[in-house]
Amino acid sequence: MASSTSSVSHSNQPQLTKFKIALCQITVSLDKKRNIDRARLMIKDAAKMGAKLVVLPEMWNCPYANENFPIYAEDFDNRELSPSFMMLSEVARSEGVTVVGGSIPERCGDQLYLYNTCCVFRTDGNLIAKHRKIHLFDLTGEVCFKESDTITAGDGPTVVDTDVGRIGIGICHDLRFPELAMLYRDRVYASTDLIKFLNCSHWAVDNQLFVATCSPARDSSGSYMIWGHSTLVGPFGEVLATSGHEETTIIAEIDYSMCSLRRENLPLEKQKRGDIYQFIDCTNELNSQQ
Ligand SMILES: O=C(O)CCC(=O)C(=O)O
Repeated sequence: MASSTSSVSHSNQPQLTKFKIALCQITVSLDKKRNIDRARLMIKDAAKMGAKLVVLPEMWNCPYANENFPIYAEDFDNRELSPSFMMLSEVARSEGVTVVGGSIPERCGDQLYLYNTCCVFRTDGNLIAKHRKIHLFDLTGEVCFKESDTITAGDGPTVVDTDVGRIGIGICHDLRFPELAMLYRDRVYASTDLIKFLNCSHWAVDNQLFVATCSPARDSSGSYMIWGHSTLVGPFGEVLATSGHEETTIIAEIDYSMCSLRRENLPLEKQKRGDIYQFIDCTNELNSQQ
């Protein structure tokens, strides 16, 4: 798939409206092969437990650090040299599950650019969407980190139609921005994550949708503390499932009829006042009244 951004693909399968989702909170080590083997096993186990949609975390094949990204990066156009990509495609097909493949560093052909990229695979193993992290994590203060030192930002949101419905994709810092959640309103919002924060509940309740966030297991030895606590939130802001910080797989149920019910009971789309959400400068009017 050439494009880095919005992608909608149509499957021939009837879409499921009630299904199990798995959030694989994997421990990421320095050993890339071990990470790939571990992710494969966790996806297979999740499928055995009945999951139809499996989500992996941000940078699951590579400890999250600028110096690692170029070393662990893969070129998806050169599949023999892309073991993480190939594993995800194979396991999606062998297990018949939709895989939101977390993210891995992507090297783009001969170019020097690296992206933080999430690949989505259909149940036949085909790649159906590729989301490149839009909002890079540049942070100063007590903790300093500059993702933009090595990673280039993607240039658009990603929405993909799968056997388990329409999914909007975000990668970690993407989740801070409400504009994305609003765009993904008619969908499940799946975010691969390093840090779980309250936004997922806000976006779920504000937009009446399911928000799933998947983090790696905590690693306090790394330069940047990973938080864990992968979570699924329902359209009423209810936490449907969450984890601690250790390696684990969360299995929970998504039922789209809950979105319809919430939207029927509380029709925010109809109630919102798009006509008035702007400041009007009344200075002249007030001055003339004095
Ligand atoms: O936005 C945050 O608080 C965390 C973001 C982050 O860790 C990331 O984007 O990798």
